[in-house]
Amino acid sequence: MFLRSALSLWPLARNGTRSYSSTGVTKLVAVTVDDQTGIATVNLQRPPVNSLNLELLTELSSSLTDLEKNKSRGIILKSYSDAVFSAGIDILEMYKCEEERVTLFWSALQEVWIKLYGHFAPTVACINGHAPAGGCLLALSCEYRVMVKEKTIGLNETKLGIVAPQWFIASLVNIIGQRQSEVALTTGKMFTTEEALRIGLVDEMAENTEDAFSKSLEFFKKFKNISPFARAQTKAFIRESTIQALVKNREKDLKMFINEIRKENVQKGLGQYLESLKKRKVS
Ligand SMILES: CCCC/C=C/CC(=O)SCCNC(=O)CCNC(=O)[C@H](O)C(C)(C)COP(=O)(O)OP(=O)(O)OC[C@H]1O[C@@H](n2cnc3c(N)ncnc32)[C@H](O)[C@@H]1OP(=O)(O)O
Repeated sequence: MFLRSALSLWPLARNGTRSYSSTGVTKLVAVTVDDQTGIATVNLQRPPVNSLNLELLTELSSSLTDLEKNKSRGIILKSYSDAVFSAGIDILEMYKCEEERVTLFWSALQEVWIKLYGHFAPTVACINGHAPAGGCLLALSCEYRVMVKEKTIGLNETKLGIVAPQWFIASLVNIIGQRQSEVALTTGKMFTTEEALRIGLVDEMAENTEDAFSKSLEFFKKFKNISPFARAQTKAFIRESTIQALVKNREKDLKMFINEIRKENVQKGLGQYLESLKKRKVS
């Protein structure tokens, strides 16, 4: 009953689902909530590659707040595109950037991670495309990962000459362990879906987006006979120390990020990386 009345706050979209956008207009993040199950699909839709800029992160952050307020039964995070889940941070947010903007940008990324990593309801990343760096971070923040075959995922920061922050690292270590993380991070390894499945970086492999989505839905059935409160509180206890490590150090983390990206060699590297992306194509 409570869920029904909470969900009645969502504007009706089409039969059985409710659509929501924080601004009233569907933009970079589209949320639909299934009326029967209460499960929300959060679709990232910033063409061409869902790179994470300030605007996308701000929308995602406010969508997560709304889902928390509306007591969603669960979240499936996916991409509008079958090619790329998210290309990670938009390099243009780090390359030749203004201090004011970069401060807002990094704070928004911190906020999204804190909200998604700590979301009370079950969360699934339906990884229906490549997920490098910040894209991988979003997937790592969820509780369960279903990934379409023949895609790639990983924290490749060292390949760009940058150092992944502690909370990126902790998100990976908590899933694949210290040894595997050290090797992956120091080499900037991008795993194929098959490799990621083998080391537990993803939980299931899917044939295509539709298959990944239906496997994502299956995950929620695991909690059919579990008290939502007991589930949520257990998740909070398990994740608390990882979240608090950032919450208590947000300012310091922001300063470290700004110092890191301002370095001359980092700016040069980012410029070259942008150029190389323009020349290269991955299918
Ligand atoms: C203390 C510092 C910590 C900072 C932490 C940083 C974490 C990060 O997230 S850094 C970003 C790392 N991201 C990457 O390395 C991914 C780079 N992109 C790719 O590998 C590929 O684009 C892809 C595999 C995701 C998709 O390949 P596909 O062939 O489908 O598309 P492309 O032709 O490569 O790209 C289309 C278009 O988009 C531009 N682009 C791609 N990624 C980014 C990006 N991260 N930021 C900005 N722009 C990006 C690419 O240049 C193409 O642009 P044009 O169409 O203009 O050529």
